[in-house]
Amino acid sequence: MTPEQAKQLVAEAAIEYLEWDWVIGVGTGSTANLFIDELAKMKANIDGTVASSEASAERLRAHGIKVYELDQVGDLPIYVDGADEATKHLHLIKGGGAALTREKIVAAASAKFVCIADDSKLVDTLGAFPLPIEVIPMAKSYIARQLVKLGGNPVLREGVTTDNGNIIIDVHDLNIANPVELERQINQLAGVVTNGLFAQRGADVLLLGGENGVTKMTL
Ligand SMILES: O=C(CO)[C@H](O)[C@H](O)COP(=O)(O)O
Repeated sequence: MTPEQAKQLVAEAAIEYLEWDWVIGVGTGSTANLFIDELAKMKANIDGTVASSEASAERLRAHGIKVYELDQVGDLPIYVDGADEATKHLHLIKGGGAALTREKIVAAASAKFVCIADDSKLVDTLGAFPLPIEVIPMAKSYIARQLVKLGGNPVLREGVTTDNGNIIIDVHDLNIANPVELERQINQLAGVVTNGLFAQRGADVLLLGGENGVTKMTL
């Protein structure tokens, strides 16, 4: 089975979590895109969506699916999104698509976060995937120095500006023994908008696609 086929399996499985007339929080990336395509098949049954990126909003609108601003709808019943890495504790690294801040906001505003991924994303310890951090541009060098003090190797993601007008620093070689604490520590640095650790608020359900179909993980 290819990773694409595994992603398709979980995109379809996530549809089972939706209920009639809901406004759905929708993530960003190739797996979220497959979920959007599945959502299009049942768009008459939902009220609309809140998107975690301009790219997802565009894809949703292209399917004729209504996209609300988060402020228009308040809290959401569900958020569906992919991840770059996930653990059995349902801690995640996200932000490979540079949408981490809006993803974290929509996840925070949602009662349930259903994370969908192919099973290659499941790891014992987070950190092989460089940790994305959204940073206010003027803080770039300051933040880079602080990240080196934390044991990381920060690399500017060249040519990328987030939907919020900021830059992304990817941090390699971090020791992420305690994801909740590291998420808190990095978010306290002046100039950090947010980092791609979803640990304090991880996923509530993790659906992994692979050779044996869909595996569901919860805490
Ligand atoms: O966090 C994200 C975007 O910011 C994505 O969810 C993450 O990068 C996974 O992407 P894909 O589904 O393409 O593997």
